[in-house]
Amino acid sequence: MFALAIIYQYSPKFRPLVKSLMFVANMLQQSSPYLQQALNRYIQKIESSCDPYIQITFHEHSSRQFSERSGAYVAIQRYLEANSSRMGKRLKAHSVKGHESLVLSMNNNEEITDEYQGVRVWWTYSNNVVSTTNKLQLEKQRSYTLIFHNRDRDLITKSYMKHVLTKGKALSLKNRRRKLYTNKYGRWTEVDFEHPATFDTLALKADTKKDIVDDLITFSKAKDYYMKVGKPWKRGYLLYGPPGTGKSTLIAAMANLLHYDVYDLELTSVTCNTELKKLLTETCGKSITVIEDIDCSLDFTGKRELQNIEMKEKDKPSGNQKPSQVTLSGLLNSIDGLWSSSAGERIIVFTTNSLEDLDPALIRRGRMDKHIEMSYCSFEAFKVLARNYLEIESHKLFGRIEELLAETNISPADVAETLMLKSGDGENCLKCLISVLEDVKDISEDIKEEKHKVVKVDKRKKKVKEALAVKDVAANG
Ligand SMILES: Nc1ncnc2c1ncn2[C@@H]1O[C@H](COP(=O)(O)OP(=O)(O)OP(=O)(O)O)[C@@H](O)[C@H]1O
Ligand SMILES: [Mg+2]
Repeated sequence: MFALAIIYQYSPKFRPLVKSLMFVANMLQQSSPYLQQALNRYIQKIESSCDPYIQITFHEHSSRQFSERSGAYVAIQRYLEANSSRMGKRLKAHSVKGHESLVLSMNNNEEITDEYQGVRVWWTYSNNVVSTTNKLQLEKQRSYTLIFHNRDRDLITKSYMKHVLTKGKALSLKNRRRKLYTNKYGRWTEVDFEHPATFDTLALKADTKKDIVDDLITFSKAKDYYMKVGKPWKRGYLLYGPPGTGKSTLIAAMANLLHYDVYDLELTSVTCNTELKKLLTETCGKSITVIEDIDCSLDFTGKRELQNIEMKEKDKPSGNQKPSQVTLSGLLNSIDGLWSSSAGERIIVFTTNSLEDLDPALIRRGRMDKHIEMSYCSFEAFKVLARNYLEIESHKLFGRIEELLAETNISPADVAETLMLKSGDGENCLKCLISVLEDVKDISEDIKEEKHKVVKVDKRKKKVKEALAVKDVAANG
Protein backbone atom coordinates (compact mmCIF):
# COMPACT_ATOMS: atom_id res chain seq x y z
CA MET A 1 0.00 0.00 0.00
CA PHE A 2 2.83 2.32 0.90
CA ALA A 3 4.58 1.65 -2.42
CA LEU A 4 1.33 2.29 -4.30
CA ALA A 5 0.84 5.55 -2.43
CA ILE A 6 4.30 6.72 -3.53
CA ILE A 7 3.68 5.82 -7.16
CA TYR A 8 0.35 7.66 -6.96
CA GLN A 9 2.00 10.74 -5.58
CA TYR A 10 4.89 10.97 -8.03
CA SER A 11 3.61 9.41 -11.30
CA PRO A 12 0.43 11.09 -12.48
CA LYS A 13 0.56 8.87 -15.62
CA PHE A 14 -0.12 5.71 -13.56
CA ARG A 15 -2.66 7.27 -11.24
CA PRO A 16 -5.78 5.54 -12.70
CA LEU A 17 -4.05 2.11 -12.59
CA VAL A 18 -2.72 2.70 -9.06
CA LYS A 19 -6.13 3.88 -7.94
CA SER A 20 -7.68 0.62 -9.15
CA LEU A 21 -4.97 -1.49 -7.51
CA MET A 22 -5.38 0.36 -4.23
CA PHE A 23 -9.10 -0.20 -4.41
CA VAL A 24 -8.59 -3.96 -4.98
CA ALA A 25 -5.98 -4.17 -2.20
CA ASN A 26 -8.32 -2.34 0.17
CA MET A 27 -11.17 -4.67 -0.69
CA LEU A 28 -8.94 -7.70 -0.10
CA GLN A 29 -7.76 -6.34 3.22
CA GLN A 30 -11.28 -5.78 4.45
CA SER A 31 -12.79 -8.97 3.05
CA SER A 32 -10.21 -11.46 4.24
CA PRO A 33 -7.44 -10.92 6.80
CA TYR A 34 -6.12 -14.35 5.86
CA LEU A 35 -5.71 -13.26 2.24
CA GLN A 36 -4.05 -10.09 3.44
CA GLN A 37 -1.52 -12.07 5.52
CA ALA A 38 -0.72 -14.31 2.58
CA LEU A 39 -0.25 -11.25 0.38
CA ASN A 40 2.09 -9.67 2.95
CA ARG A 41 4.19 -12.84 3.14
CA TYR A 42 4.41 -12.92 -0.63
CA ILE A 43 5.45 -9.26 -0.79
CA GLN A 44 8.11 -9.89 1.90
CA LYS A 45 9.47 -12.80 -0.12
CA ILE A 46 9.77 -10.67 -3.24
CA GLU A 47 11.37 -7.87 -1.21
CA SER A 48 13.94 -10.15 0.40
CA SER A 49 14.88 -11.79 -2.88
CA CYS A 50 15.52 -8.32 -4.37
CA ASP A 51 17.24 -6.90 -1.22
CA PRO A 52 20.72 -8.39 -0.65
CA TYR A 53 21.04 -6.87 2.85
CA ILE A 54 20.45 -8.74 6.07
CA GLN A 55 19.37 -7.23 9.39
CA ILE A 56 19.82 -8.53 12.91
CA THR A 57 18.17 -6.67 15.77
CA PHE A 58 19.42 -6.79 19.34
CA HIS A 59 16.86 -5.61 21.89
CA GLU A 60 17.84 -4.23 25.26
CA HIS A 61 15.43 -6.52 27.05
CA SER A 62 15.21 -9.94 25.59
CA SER A 63 12.29 -11.11 27.70
CA ARG A 64 8.78 -9.76 27.25
CA GLN A 65 8.54 -8.62 30.85
CA PHE A 66 11.37 -6.12 30.38
CA SER A 67 13.22 -7.76 33.24
CA GLU A 68 16.92 -8.33 32.57
CA ARG A 69 19.07 -6.30 30.22
CA SER A 70 20.44 -8.44 27.46
CA GLY A 71 24.17 -9.08 27.85
CA ALA A 72 24.63 -8.87 24.07
CA TYR A 73 22.91 -5.46 23.97
CA VAL A 74 25.15 -4.07 26.72
CA ALA A 75 28.30 -5.42 25.05
CA ILE A 76 27.27 -3.91 21.68
CA GLN A 77 26.51 -0.59 23.39
CA ARG A 78 30.00 -0.49 24.97
CA TYR A 79 31.65 -1.47 21.70
CA LEU A 80 29.81 1.20 19.73
CA GLU A 81 30.39 3.88 22.39
CA ALA A 82 34.11 3.17 22.26
CA ASN A 83 34.18 3.38 18.49
CA SER A 84 31.51 6.05 17.91
CA SER A 85 33.92 8.96 17.60
CA ARG A 86 35.63 7.12 14.73
CA MET A 87 32.50 5.77 13.03
CA GLY A 88 29.67 8.25 13.61
CA LYS A 89 28.70 11.71 12.40
CA ARG A 90 25.81 12.83 14.60
CA LEU A 91 26.46 11.71 18.14
CA LYS A 92 25.37 12.73 21.57
CA ALA A 93 27.84 13.28 24.38
CA HIS A 94 27.35 12.68 28.07
CA SER A 95 29.62 12.58 31.08
CA VAL A 96 29.87 9.48 33.23
CA LYS A 97 31.07 9.44 36.87
CA GLY A 98 34.61 8.18 36.97
CA HIS A 99 35.37 8.95 33.30
CA GLU A 100 37.58 11.88 32.54
CA SER A 101 36.48 12.25 28.91
CA LEU A 102 32.94 12.46 27.58
CA VAL A 103 31.22 9.28 26.41
CA LEU A 104 29.84 9.52 22.87
CA SER A 105 26.79 7.53 21.89
CA MET A 106 24.35 7.31 18.99
CA ASN A 107 21.21 9.43 18.60
CA ASN A 108 17.85 7.83 17.96
CA ASN A 109 17.69 6.42 14.41
CA GLU A 110 21.31 7.34 13.82
CA GLU A 111 23.33 5.03 11.59
CA ILE A 112 27.05 4.43 11.85
CA THR A 113 29.40 2.41 9.69
CA ASP A 114 31.98 -0.07 10.91
CA GLU A 115 34.58 -2.01 8.95
CA TYR A 116 35.85 -5.49 9.73
CA GLN A 117 38.45 -7.32 7.64
CA GLY A 118 37.69 -5.03 4.71
CA VAL A 119 33.92 -5.62 4.96
CA ARG A 120 31.43 -2.84 5.75
CA VAL A 121 28.55 -3.13 8.17
CA TRP A 122 26.03 -0.60 9.41
CA TRP A 123 24.61 -0.20 12.88
CA THR A 124 21.41 1.73 13.64
CA TYR A 125 20.08 2.64 17.03
CA SER A 126 16.42 2.99 17.87
CA ASN A 127 14.76 4.11 21.04
CA ASN A 128 11.00 3.65 20.72
CA VAL A 129 8.14 3.75 23.14
CA VAL A 130 6.12 0.54 23.06
CA SER A 131 3.23 -0.71 25.13
CA THR A 132 3.93 -3.49 27.60
CA THR A 133 2.20 -6.87 27.52
CA ASN A 134 -0.59 -5.69 29.80
CA LYS A 135 -1.01 -2.67 27.44
CA LEU A 136 -1.52 -0.35 30.41
CA GLN A 137 2.00 0.95 30.58
CA LEU A 138 4.36 2.37 28.04
CA GLU A 139 8.00 1.36 28.12
CA LYS A 140 11.03 2.50 26.20
CA GLN A 141 12.46 -0.25 24.08
CA ARG A 142 15.95 0.32 22.82
CA SER A 143 17.64 -1.77 20.21
CA TYR A 144 20.61 -1.90 17.88
CA THR A 145 20.21 -3.25 14.36
CA LEU A 146 23.13 -4.62 12.42
CA ILE A 147 22.89 -4.50 8.61
CA PHE A 148 25.29 -6.30 6.31
CA HIS A 149 25.45 -7.79 2.81
CA ASN A 150 24.27 -11.34 2.33
CA ARG A 151 27.60 -12.34 0.78
CA ASP A 152 29.35 -11.53 4.11
CA ARG A 153 26.89 -13.56 6.18
CA ASP A 154 29.41 -16.11 7.47
CA LEU A 155 32.11 -13.61 8.33
CA ILE A 156 29.69 -11.30 10.14
CA THR A 157 27.59 -13.83 12.06
CA LYS A 158 30.54 -15.92 13.16
CA SER A 159 33.64 -13.81 13.35
CA TYR A 160 32.53 -10.14 13.51
CA MET A 161 29.82 -10.69 16.12
CA LYS A 162 32.25 -12.59 18.33
CA HIS A 163 34.74 -9.72 17.94
CA VAL A 164 32.10 -7.11 18.93
CA LEU A 165 30.85 -9.08 21.94
CA THR A 166 34.34 -9.89 23.24
CA LYS A 167 35.54 -6.30 22.90
CA GLY A 168 32.31 -4.94 24.39
CA LYS A 169 32.41 -7.28 27.38
CA ALA A 170 36.04 -6.41 28.06
CA LEU A 171 35.16 -2.69 27.97
CA SER A 172 32.16 -3.21 30.29
CA LEU A 173 34.39 -4.96 32.75
CA LYS A 174 37.07 -2.30 32.55
CA ASN A 175 34.72 0.65 32.91
CA ARG A 176 32.24 -0.75 35.38
CA ARG A 177 32.12 0.97 38.74
CA ARG A 178 33.41 -1.49 41.24
CA LYS A 179 31.83 -2.01 44.63
CA LEU A 180 32.98 -2.37 48.18
CA TYR A 181 30.54 -4.49 50.16
CA THR A 182 30.37 -4.65 53.95
CA ASN A 183 28.13 -6.86 56.05
CA LYS A 184 25.69 -5.55 58.62
CA TYR A 185 22.73 -7.36 60.19
CA GLY A 186 23.30 -10.36 57.92
CA ARG A 187 23.21 -8.38 54.66
CA TRP A 188 25.72 -6.87 52.31
CA THR A 189 25.60 -3.12 51.81
CA GLU A 190 27.59 -1.55 49.01
CA VAL A 191 29.40 1.67 48.19
CA ASP A 192 31.58 2.53 45.19
CA PHE A 193 35.08 1.14 45.58
CA GLU A 194 37.43 4.04 44.98
CA HIS A 195 40.69 3.13 46.72
CA PRO A 196 43.53 4.63 44.65
CA ALA A 197 46.25 2.08 45.60
CA THR A 198 48.11 0.41 42.76
CA PHE A 199 51.14 -1.84 42.60
CA ASP A 200 53.15 1.18 41.41
CA THR A 201 52.47 3.06 44.64
CA LEU A 202 52.94 0.05 46.88
CA ALA A 203 56.18 0.06 48.85
CA LEU A 204 57.28 -3.53 48.51
CA LYS A 205 60.42 -5.30 47.32
CA ALA A 206 60.43 -5.44 43.52
CA ASP A 207 60.66 -9.23 43.32
CA THR A 208 57.82 -9.75 45.85
CA LYS A 209 55.69 -7.29 43.89
CA LYS A 210 56.42 -9.01 40.59
CA ASP A 211 55.69 -12.39 42.11
CA ILE A 212 52.27 -11.25 43.38
CA VAL A 213 51.32 -9.50 40.12
CA ASP A 214 52.34 -12.55 38.05
CA ASP A 215 50.40 -14.84 40.35
CA LEU A 216 47.24 -12.70 40.10
CA ILE A 217 47.40 -12.33 36.32
CA THR A 218 48.03 -16.05 35.85
CA PHE A 219 45.08 -16.80 38.11
CA SER A 220 42.73 -14.43 36.29
CA LYS A 221 43.54 -16.05 32.95
CA ALA A 222 43.44 -19.64 34.15
CA LYS A 223 39.74 -20.48 33.71
CA ASP A 224 40.44 -23.33 31.29
CA TYR A 225 43.27 -24.67 33.44
CA TYR A 226 41.11 -24.89 36.57
CA MET A 227 38.40 -26.53 34.48
CA LYS A 228 40.89 -29.04 33.11
CA VAL A 229 42.29 -30.06 36.48
CA GLY A 230 38.81 -30.12 38.05
CA LYS A 231 39.41 -27.45 40.69
CA PRO A 232 37.13 -24.51 41.55
CA TRP A 233 38.50 -21.31 40.06
CA LYS A 234 39.61 -19.68 43.30
CA ARG A 235 42.72 -18.62 45.17
CA GLY A 236 43.40 -17.89 48.81
CA TYR A 237 45.96 -15.36 50.04
CA LEU A 238 47.22 -14.97 53.56
CA LEU A 239 48.84 -11.61 54.29
CA TYR A 240 50.71 -11.41 57.55
CA GLY A 241 52.90 -8.80 59.16
CA PRO A 242 53.00 -6.03 61.77
CA PRO A 243 50.48 -3.16 61.74
CA GLY A 244 50.99 -0.51 59.06
CA THR A 245 53.00 -2.65 56.66
CA GLY A 246 50.46 -2.35 53.84
CA LYS A 247 48.25 -5.46 54.06
CA SER A 248 45.00 -3.57 53.46
CA THR A 249 46.69 -1.39 50.83
CA LEU A 250 47.87 -4.52 49.00
CA ILE A 251 44.29 -5.87 48.89
CA ALA A 252 43.11 -2.61 47.31
CA ALA A 253 45.94 -2.78 44.75
CA MET A 254 44.97 -6.39 43.94
CA ALA A 255 41.32 -5.40 43.40
CA ASN A 256 42.37 -2.48 41.20
CA LEU A 257 44.71 -4.65 39.15
CA LEU A 258 42.06 -7.27 38.41
CA HIS A 259 39.02 -4.94 38.39
CA TYR A 260 37.34 -7.02 41.09
CA ASP A 261 34.74 -6.05 43.67
CA VAL A 262 35.69 -6.30 47.34
CA TYR A 263 33.60 -7.96 50.05
CA ASP A 264 34.93 -6.85 53.41
CA LEU A 265 33.61 -9.50 55.78
CA GLU A 266 33.46 -8.40 59.41
CA LEU A 267 33.28 -11.75 61.19
CA THR A 268 32.39 -10.27 64.56
CA SER A 269 29.15 -8.91 63.05
CA VAL A 270 28.13 -12.35 61.78
CA THR A 271 25.81 -13.95 64.32
CA CYS A 272 26.18 -17.63 63.43
CA ASN A 273 27.62 -20.15 60.98
CA THR A 274 24.41 -20.22 58.89
CA GLU A 275 24.53 -16.47 58.41
CA LEU A 276 28.17 -16.71 57.42
CA LYS A 277 27.37 -19.34 54.79
CA LYS A 278 24.53 -17.23 53.41
CA LEU A 279 26.74 -14.13 53.19
CA LEU A 280 29.53 -15.98 51.44
CA THR A 281 27.24 -17.61 48.88
CA GLU A 282 25.77 -14.18 48.09
CA THR A 283 29.13 -12.87 46.89
CA CYS A 284 29.58 -12.60 43.13
CA GLY A 285 32.39 -13.83 40.90
CA LYS A 286 35.31 -11.53 40.03
CA SER A 287 35.59 -10.52 43.65
CA ILE A 288 37.93 -10.53 46.61
CA THR A 289 36.44 -11.55 49.95
CA VAL A 290 38.50 -10.14 52.77
CA ILE A 291 38.60 -11.14 56.41
CA GLU A 292 40.91 -8.71 58.19
CA ASP A 293 42.68 -9.56 61.44
CA ILE A 294 41.47 -13.14 61.33
CA ASP A 295 43.37 -13.92 64.55
CA CYS A 296 41.12 -11.52 66.44
CA SER A 297 37.91 -12.82 64.90
CA LEU A 298 37.70 -16.43 66.00
CA ASP A 299 37.84 -18.24 69.30
CA PHE A 300 40.63 -20.69 68.55
CA THR A 301 43.25 -18.29 69.88
CA GLY A 302 41.38 -17.87 73.13
CA LYS A 303 40.77 -14.27 72.22
CA ARG A 304 37.18 -14.94 71.25
CA GLU A 305 36.03 -15.29 74.84
CA LEU A 306 37.76 -12.10 75.79
CA GLN A 307 36.37 -10.40 72.74
CA ASN A 308 32.85 -11.56 73.51
CA ILE A 309 33.13 -10.25 77.05
CA GLU A 310 34.32 -6.94 75.65
CA MET A 311 31.45 -6.90 73.18
CA LYS A 312 28.93 -7.65 75.90
CA GLU A 313 30.32 -4.80 77.95
CA LYS A 314 30.12 -2.50 74.96
CA ASP A 315 26.60 -3.62 74.16
CA LYS A 316 25.24 -3.08 77.60
CA PRO A 317 23.67 0.31 76.88
CA SER A 318 21.93 -0.75 73.67
CA GLY A 319 21.93 -4.35 74.81
CA ASN A 320 20.50 -6.00 71.70
CA GLN A 321 23.47 -7.14 69.61
CA LYS A 322 24.20 -10.80 70.15
CA PRO A 323 27.84 -11.88 70.32
CA SER A 324 28.97 -13.83 67.31
CA GLN A 325 28.67 -17.61 67.47
CA VAL A 326 30.80 -18.28 64.39
CA THR A 327 33.22 -21.13 64.95
CA LEU A 328 36.40 -22.14 63.19
CA SER A 329 34.78 -25.23 61.71
CA GLY A 330 31.84 -23.07 60.57
CA LEU A 331 34.24 -20.76 58.78
CA LEU A 332 36.12 -23.64 57.16
CA ASN A 333 32.85 -25.28 56.05
CA SER A 334 31.50 -22.02 54.64
CA ILE A 335 34.67 -21.35 52.68
CA ASP A 336 34.90 -24.90 51.33
CA GLY A 337 31.17 -24.84 50.54
CA LEU A 338 31.54 -21.54 48.71
CA TRP A 339 34.29 -22.92 46.51
CA SER A 340 32.33 -26.00 45.56
CA SER A 341 28.95 -24.34 45.04
CA SER A 342 29.74 -21.28 42.98
CA ALA A 343 31.47 -20.67 39.72
CA GLY A 344 33.50 -17.64 38.73
CA GLU A 345 36.87 -16.33 39.67
CA ARG A 346 37.09 -15.63 43.38
CA ILE A 347 39.87 -14.66 45.71
CA ILE A 348 39.73 -14.82 49.48
CA VAL A 349 42.24 -12.94 51.60
CA PHE A 350 42.94 -13.25 55.31
CA THR A 351 45.12 -10.73 57.09
CA THR A 352 46.76 -11.14 60.44
CA ASN A 353 49.38 -9.50 62.61
CA SER A 354 50.41 -12.76 64.19
CA LEU A 355 50.80 -15.84 62.06
CA GLU A 356 51.62 -18.07 65.04
CA ASP A 357 48.13 -17.63 66.50
CA LEU A 358 46.37 -19.11 63.49
CA ASP A 359 45.08 -22.63 63.38
CA PRO A 360 47.04 -24.60 60.76
CA ALA A 361 43.75 -25.89 59.29
CA LEU A 362 42.79 -22.37 58.36
CA ILE A 363 45.92 -21.51 56.49
CA ARG A 364 46.95 -24.81 54.98
CA ARG A 365 47.82 -24.80 51.26
CA GLY A 366 44.69 -25.38 49.28
CA ARG A 367 42.78 -22.97 51.49
CA MET A 368 45.35 -20.22 51.63
CA ASP A 369 47.42 -20.94 48.53
CA LYS A 370 49.83 -18.06 48.88
CA HIS A 371 51.34 -16.73 52.08
CA ILE A 372 52.77 -13.22 51.79
CA GLU A 373 54.83 -11.62 54.50
CA MET A 374 54.50 -7.85 54.75
CA SER A 375 57.52 -6.62 56.60
CA TYR A 376 58.95 -3.45 58.04
CA CYS A 377 60.14 -0.77 55.67
CA SER A 378 63.24 -1.77 53.71
CA PHE A 379 65.40 0.73 51.82
CA GLU A 380 63.89 -0.51 48.55
CA ALA A 381 60.38 0.10 49.87
CA PHE A 382 61.45 3.52 51.17
CA LYS A 383 62.60 4.50 47.65
CA VAL A 384 59.09 3.76 46.31
CA LEU A 385 57.59 5.96 49.03
CA ALA A 386 60.12 8.78 48.35
CA ARG A 387 59.21 8.64 44.64
CA ASN A 388 55.48 8.69 45.40
CA TYR A 389 55.39 11.27 48.11
CA LEU A 390 58.33 13.56 47.28
CA GLU A 391 59.02 12.78 43.60
CA ILE A 392 62.65 12.20 44.59
CA GLU A 393 64.56 9.34 42.95
CA SER A 394 67.87 9.84 44.76
CA HIS A 395 69.37 12.22 47.30
CA LYS A 396 72.55 12.62 49.32
CA LEU A 397 70.63 11.76 52.52
CA PHE A 398 69.56 8.37 51.11
CA GLY A 399 72.82 6.75 52.33
CA ARG A 400 72.15 7.62 55.99
CA ILE A 401 68.50 6.55 55.65
CA GLU A 402 69.62 3.17 54.22
CA GLU A 403 71.94 2.62 57.24
CA LEU A 404 69.21 3.50 59.73
CA LEU A 405 66.52 1.39 58.02
CA ALA A 406 68.84 -1.63 58.23
CA GLU A 407 69.03 -1.17 62.01
CA THR A 408 65.42 -0.27 62.85
CA ASN A 409 61.95 -1.72 62.54
CA ILE A 410 59.65 0.98 61.25
CA SER A 411 56.47 0.39 59.29
CA PRO A 412 55.94 1.83 55.79
CA ALA A 413 52.88 3.60 57.29
CA ASP A 414 55.14 5.52 59.71
CA VAL A 415 57.66 6.35 56.96
CA ALA A 416 54.82 7.51 54.67
CA GLU A 417 53.44 9.71 57.43
CA THR A 418 56.84 11.42 57.85
CA LEU A 419 57.21 11.94 54.11
CA MET A 420 53.85 13.65 53.73
CA LEU A 421 54.75 17.22 52.85
CA LYS A 422 53.43 19.23 55.74
CA SER A 423 55.69 22.19 55.28
CA GLY A 424 58.94 22.85 53.53
CA ASP A 425 60.55 20.82 50.81
CA GLY A 426 61.53 17.20 50.21
CA GLU A 427 64.92 17.58 51.90
CA ASN A 428 63.22 18.70 55.13
CA CYS A 429 61.04 15.58 55.02
CA LEU A 430 64.11 13.38 54.60
CA LYS A 431 65.85 15.10 57.55
CA CYS A 432 62.69 14.64 59.58
CA LEU A 433 62.66 10.93 58.67
CA ILE A 434 66.30 10.58 59.73
CA SER A 435 65.54 12.08 63.13
CA VAL A 436 62.51 9.76 63.54
CA LEU A 437 64.64 6.75 62.59
CA GLU A 438 67.37 7.75 65.07
CA ASP A 439 64.74 8.01 67.84
CA VAL A 440 63.30 4.61 66.92
CA LYS A 441 66.79 3.13 66.91
CA ASP A 442 67.55 4.55 70.38
CA ILE A 443 64.25 3.29 71.76
CA SER A 444 64.74 -0.19 70.32
CA GLU A 445 68.28 -0.31 71.72
CA ASP A 446 66.92 0.69 75.16
CA ILE A 447 64.26 -2.01 74.89
CA LYS A 448 66.91 -4.56 73.89
CA GLU A 449 69.03 -3.56 76.87
CA GLU A 450 66.01 -3.79 79.20
CA LYS A 451 65.18 -7.22 77.82
CA HIS A 452 68.78 -8.26 78.29
CA LYS A 453 68.69 -7.06 81.90
CA VAL A 454 65.43 -8.95 82.56
CA VAL A 455 66.94 -12.12 81.11
CA LYS A 456 70.05 -11.64 83.30
CA VAL A 457 67.94 -11.12 86.43
CA ASP A 458 65.82 -14.14 85.55
CA LYS A 459 68.96 -16.25 85.13
CA ARG A 460 70.33 -15.04 88.44
CA LYS A 461 67.01 -15.77 90.19
CA LYS A 462 67.03 -19.25 88.70
CA LYS A 463 70.57 -19.87 89.90
CA VAL A 464 69.67 -18.68 93.43
CA LYS A 465 66.63 -20.95 93.45
CA GLU A 466 68.71 -23.91 92.33
CA ALA A 467 71.35 -23.18 95.00
CA LEU A 468 68.65 -22.94 97.70
CA ALA A 469 67.15 -26.22 96.52
CA VAL A 470 70.55 -27.88 96.75
CA LYS A 471 71.00 -26.44 100.30
CA ASP A 472 67.53 -27.73 101.31
CA VAL A 473 68.35 -31.18 100.05
CA ALA A 474 71.66 -31.16 101.91
CA ALA A 475 70.00 -29.90 105.17
CA ASN A 476 67.18 -32.48 105.00
CA GLY A 477 69.45 -35.22 103.84
N1 LIG B 1 53.74 -1.11 51.74
C1 LIG B 1 53.13 0.08 51.66
N2 LIG B 1 53.14 0.80 50.53
C2 LIG B 1 52.56 2.00 50.46
N3 LIG B 1 51.91 2.56 51.47
C3 LIG B 1 51.85 1.90 52.62
C4 LIG B 1 52.46 0.63 52.78
N4 LIG B 1 52.24 0.21 54.03
C5 LIG B 1 51.53 1.15 54.63
N5 LIG B 1 51.29 2.18 53.80
C6 LIG B 1 50.56 3.41 54.14
O1 LIG B 1 50.14 3.29 55.48
C7 LIG B 1 48.72 3.29 55.62
C8 LIG B 1 48.31 2.09 56.47
O2 LIG B 1 48.60 0.88 55.79
P1 LIG B 1 47.66 -0.39 55.80
O3 LIG B 1 46.33 -0.04 56.36
O4 LIG B 1 47.65 -0.98 54.45
O5 LIG B 1 48.43 -1.30 56.81
P2 LIG B 1 48.02 -2.71 57.39
O6 LIG B 1 49.19 -3.62 57.22
O7 LIG B 1 46.74 -3.14 56.81
O8 LIG B 1 47.85 -2.40 58.93
P3 LIG B 1 46.96 -3.18 60.02
O9 LIG B 1 47.64 -4.46 60.36
O10 LIG B 1 46.94 -2.24 61.17
O11 LIG B 1 45.60 -3.38 59.42
C9 LIG B 1 48.17 3.18 54.22
O12 LIG B 1 47.09 4.02 54.05
C10 LIG B 1 49.32 3.60 53.33
O13 LIG B 1 49.20 4.95 53.05
MG1 LIG C 1 44.81 -3.50 57.60
